[in-house]
Amino acid sequence: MIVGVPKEIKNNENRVALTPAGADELVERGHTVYVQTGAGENSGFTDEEYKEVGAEILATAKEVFDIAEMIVKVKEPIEQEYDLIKPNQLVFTYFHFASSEELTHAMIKSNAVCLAYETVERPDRSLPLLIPMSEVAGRMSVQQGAKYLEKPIKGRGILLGGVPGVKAANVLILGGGIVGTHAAKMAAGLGANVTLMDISLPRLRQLDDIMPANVTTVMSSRYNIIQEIKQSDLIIGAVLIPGAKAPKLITRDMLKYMHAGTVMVDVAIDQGGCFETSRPTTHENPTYIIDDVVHYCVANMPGAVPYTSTVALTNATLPYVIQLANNGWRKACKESKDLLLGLNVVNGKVVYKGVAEAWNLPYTEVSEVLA
Ligand SMILES: NC(=O)C1=CN([C@@H]2O[C@H](COP(=O)(O)OP(=O)(O)OC[C@H]3O[C@@H](n4cnc5c(N)ncnc54)[C@H](O)[C@@H]3O)[C@@H](O)[C@H]2O)C=CC1
Ligand SMILES: CC(=O)C(=O)O
Ligand SMILES: [Mg+2]
Repeated sequence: MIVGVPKEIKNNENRVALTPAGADELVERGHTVYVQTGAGENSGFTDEEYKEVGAEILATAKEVFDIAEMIVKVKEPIEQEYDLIKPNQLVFTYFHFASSEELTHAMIKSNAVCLAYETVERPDRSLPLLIPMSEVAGRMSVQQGAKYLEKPIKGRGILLGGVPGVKAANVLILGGGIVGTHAAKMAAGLGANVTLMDISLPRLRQLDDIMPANVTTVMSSRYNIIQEIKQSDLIIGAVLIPGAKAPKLITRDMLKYMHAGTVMVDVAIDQGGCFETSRPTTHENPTYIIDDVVHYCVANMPGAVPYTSTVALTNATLPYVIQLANNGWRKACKESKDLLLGLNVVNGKVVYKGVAEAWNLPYTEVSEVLA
């Protein structure tokens, strides 16, 4: 198969979808790999390194999209890329359709095959292509939160761990999945008082077992959230209903309960955000303030630490990229239930229920497009 890797163009998106090691694995199996010049540069990979393993370098994104049967990307296509995508082309990347009606319609119109990293799912219901980036974003959310709590950038002016004789900060984490677990470990390690909320009691039991003593687990409910936010310094939004819009757990009217300078990091922003007042921001301009509460809502947090994120992401995606390249998407999806669940929009049809529901669009059973 002809595989194309364009350079990412989202704001401060420094990751690349395939490393030279990944290109090597594909070439070794007889596939042709085209990489846009400079695509790996910000992750530390030169054009020369791709060439050494037999990949070919192309000058522009258009050339890559024109020639490739499968495009492997990191972030969802953005407007300049919509028209580059061809009918029947397989596009394997994060899409997060439930957070963008415009993207959903653009991909329906493209007639391409959109296989979304974030909904590829293992039989145990884990999300293998989201996990590595959730690990990164979870850890980063505490770093970012700590930074924006500083007074000169409008935070409360509190150190997460306090110092001897002074209380540590209170950190509230909504959602005890991958992002939430990694955020809790980091915040606890810095010495903060951490409250971790989830709606799953089995999950809370498990977390209670593995977390250090300065992490308390609490059932997530509107009432409990209101009690907590009155004393929170940093709030991290980390909930997920796979493929669907995130539930709004903190509404606009709840901001009045918070201290001025509280920081809210909405990691779930890529699924629309779990705070009513969240709107996507960029690494260039990551925060804004509403009612004295600092909001950080960057939708591609891992893009800022590409040396870690590119390798973590491609470790997880490569086995699936190989299956798709070896077998084509239809056969690969028939043989792998994991990949089948990644199909979101195929040849103009929405085949993922959460996406159809998010935008009130007709839903087509995925079996219909596999035939
Ligand atoms: N902004 C960014 O750069 C990035 C964003 N993400 C996003 O972070 C979000 C979380 O991802 P993961 O941790 O991997 O998901 P996960 O599926 O591992 O965890 C989500 C957790 O939320 C819980 N939950 C659902 N509804 C809840 C509620 N009402 N209250 C409390 N908990 C609730 C679930 O029980 C589950 O434990 C996703 O939207 C993901 O796309 C992930 C990586 C990067
Ligand atoms: C998960 C995601 O949206 C990201 O890594 O950018
Ligand atoms: Mg207030």
